[in-house]
Amino acid sequence: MKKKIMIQGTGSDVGKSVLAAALCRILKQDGLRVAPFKSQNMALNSYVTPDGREIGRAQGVQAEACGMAATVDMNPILIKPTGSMRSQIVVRGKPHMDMDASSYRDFTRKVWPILQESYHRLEQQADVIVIEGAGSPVEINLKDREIVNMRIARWLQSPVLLVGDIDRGGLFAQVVGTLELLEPEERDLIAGILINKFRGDPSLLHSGIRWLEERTGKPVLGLIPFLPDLDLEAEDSMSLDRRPVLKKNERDDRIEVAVIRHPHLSNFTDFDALEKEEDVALRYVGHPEALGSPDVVILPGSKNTVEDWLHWVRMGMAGAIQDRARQGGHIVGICGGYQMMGMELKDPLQVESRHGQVKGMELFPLHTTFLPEKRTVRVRGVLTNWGEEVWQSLRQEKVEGYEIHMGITEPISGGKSGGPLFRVAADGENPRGEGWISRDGRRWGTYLHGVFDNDGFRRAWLNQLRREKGWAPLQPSRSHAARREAAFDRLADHVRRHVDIPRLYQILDEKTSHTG
Ligand SMILES: NC(=O)CC[C@H](N)C(=O)O
Repeated sequence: MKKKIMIQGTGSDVGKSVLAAALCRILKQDGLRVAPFKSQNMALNSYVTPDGREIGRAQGVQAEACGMAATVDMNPILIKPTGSMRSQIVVRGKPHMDMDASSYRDFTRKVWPILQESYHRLEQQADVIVIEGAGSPVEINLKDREIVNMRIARWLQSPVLLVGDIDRGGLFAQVVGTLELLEPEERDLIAGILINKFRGDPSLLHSGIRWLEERTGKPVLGLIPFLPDLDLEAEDSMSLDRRPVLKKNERDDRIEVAVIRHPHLSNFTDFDALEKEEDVALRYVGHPEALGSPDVVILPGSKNTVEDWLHWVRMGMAGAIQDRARQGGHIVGICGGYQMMGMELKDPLQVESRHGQVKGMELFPLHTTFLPEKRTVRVRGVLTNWGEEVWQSLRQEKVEGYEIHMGITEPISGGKSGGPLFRVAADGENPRGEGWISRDGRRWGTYLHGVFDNDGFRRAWLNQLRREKGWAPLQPSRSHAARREAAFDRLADHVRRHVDIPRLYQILDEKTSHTG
């Protein structure tokens, strides 16, 4: 058996994914081949692997930390909540079926061999596997059907690091309570405790740490200070709430961007690169009163386009955005948001919602039909001739992105005003028109997630907005990819400074030799 270490938490959002990414990068820096694994992820932020499979965003990011191409084995089961207690279950990167929570219980029995197979395949490619758990391992009511925490640790006899979040308070109770509720064999697998997101003076915590070690018999292997401004996406939308609203060193010439916060918002990581630009002031907006008069309104992706759109119609947000469009504001739609911008949303088979047909925002002469087949693919492309005509200064810009959707968007026959924005293709496909752009270039939409991660495209588009406002263009900032690499290294340095890494290596060695 290969070496492995598992990270479990006392609850959600204690920092498991980020710490797993940190360990991935540390082990890679030390010359090991590392791979991440999380048997089951529940998230609406997903990632498309180079071979066109959908996995949780966090494992995609961890694979990057490992310097490895992401594969579906890193996260074989992905649960995407679609609303009203139902979820789309993605198995090995493709949608398997929609399910409610009670049928999922039986399903977990069936998928166990799939998880095992994926893990074994990963082992062939790596020296160490960094495994992540989910939520808390002691949700007593769910324990008999869980397949992501102690069930995995027991199967692999993997050492586990238990992470607690001291920032929200109650750390001692979280850790002691979690250990208390574990079965003795499970407790034996806990090799140490990590205290995460610490913001205070460490000297004040010494007595607490000693107490915790005595009380639990487990070593505290790290007290990790809160790391501000980490340029890496966390896993779930909970962390959107904690985003800092203002940037340091604010400039006056900033383009105001409002991202509409759909109830089923998916892939909000699409806007990270944009948010980091020094001339962008980006905020997430959940109420029409908070919309204001931004330069750009972005409608992001949604797991449930129709329900989210109807929500905005009811709330008055749809009208507020249409007003912005009439006043000449820029309106941009990504994936589900792009679908909303068309004339109609049709769901004859009720793939996403109970509504057969709904009117859209009517900004584009397009209609979208939701079909059972999901497209998950990475594509590359350029602007169409029409796109270049509208956006002359973006000529020759190349774009790359990934598509994750069930909907198919087509022009309405006889419709005019605007035309396809990009010509894209996946490997081995013929290029096709994709997305839409209006004649004045102020309204555009695309299926491409990650479109703003394209450094040249992002800067050229922003510069065009700057020109409109009479501001001088800016030079491209550091590339998104370089920024991410630097962020992984910064994270790894931080964790090395505050976690007993030599002890961690001992744990990896001991536990491996014991279990053979
Ligand atoms: N990623 C998305 O925004 C998906 C949009 C829509 N729910 C679809 O599947 O077509």
